[in-house]
Amino acid sequence: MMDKIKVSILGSTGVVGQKMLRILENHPYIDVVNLSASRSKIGKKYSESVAWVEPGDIPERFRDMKMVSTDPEDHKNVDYVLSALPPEVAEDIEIKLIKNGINVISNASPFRMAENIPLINPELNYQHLELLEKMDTKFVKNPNCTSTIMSMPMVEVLRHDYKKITLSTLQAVSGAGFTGLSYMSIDDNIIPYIHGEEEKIPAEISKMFGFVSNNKIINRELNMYVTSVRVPVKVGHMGIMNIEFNDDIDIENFKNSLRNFTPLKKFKNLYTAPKNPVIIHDEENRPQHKMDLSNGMEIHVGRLEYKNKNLRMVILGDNLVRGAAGITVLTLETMNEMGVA
Ligand SMILES: N[C@@H](CC=O)C(=O)O
Repeated sequence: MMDKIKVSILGSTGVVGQKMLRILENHPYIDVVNLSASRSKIGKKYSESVAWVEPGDIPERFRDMKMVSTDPEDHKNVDYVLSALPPEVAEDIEIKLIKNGINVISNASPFRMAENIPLINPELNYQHLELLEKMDTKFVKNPNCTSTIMSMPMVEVLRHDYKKITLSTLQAVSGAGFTGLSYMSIDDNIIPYIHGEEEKIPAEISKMFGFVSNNKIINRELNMYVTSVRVPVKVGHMGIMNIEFNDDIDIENFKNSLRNFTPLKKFKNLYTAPKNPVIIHDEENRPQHKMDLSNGMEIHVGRLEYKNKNLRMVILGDNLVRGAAGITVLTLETMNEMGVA
């Protein structure tokens, strides 16, 4: 039996932190040994520190765990820190951990675009994890939730010669975090702007589809334009993507390639990897939040329509699971399988 990978969860009381605990509750080889959040919670039991919003009860084994600080001394006993910290505090805390030799996989935005730090959506670019072989202390980033979800079907788009990609995203309230948006501002309303999102999405996707050269990632140039709005659903980011191709494509081949896209199949112990990361729907009323988010790691794609070298598709994914907590865990599992953890 292999030794378990010991982890700390930073930001464990937020929506993403709670989701990580749900995913790791019965994980066969990742063991959560420390929980931390803001200073005011140090020494308290987890159950007294959290405003629990995740469906179901707080997992029994975490209820009485005593909260620790984010300081490196409190994380010397783990193999990895998984960070679900808010961006305002993540930068300083994560750098301090790295400087003290503590490996970090982080969901927070600072350093996502650094050329020597892998930005991983495992099915798309697990190969970038080779950069870790040269790092004494490992530092890995997850993309923003929307970049993670929308990039998945782009794997097939980018195999063709295209002129322009236009994406409109309809993003759930949970993407703004537990205290991000008041009920009064989003109830019966759509907010036509999400700060920073429209720049982040194409930039991060261009990094994910980049290549490694001389220990850094060279981004792939993209001609992509994004509009992002906040809509009143709790979970699930939807995107409407239009692609103008230079040459004709075969739409049935396009769909089949996505259906058969299973690049992680060769790794046997990926507990959180879905069998098929992209699910293609032919029904005109799919994908839908109410029908398609039960396995949070899959990306659902429907309404594919191809005419005159133009393709339209509607994309849906769970922003908290695939977009944040689940991708962090899948990245660690993949690193472990590749022998770079
Ligand atoms: N920036 C996203 C959250 C995902 O990382 C959002 O605001 O929905």
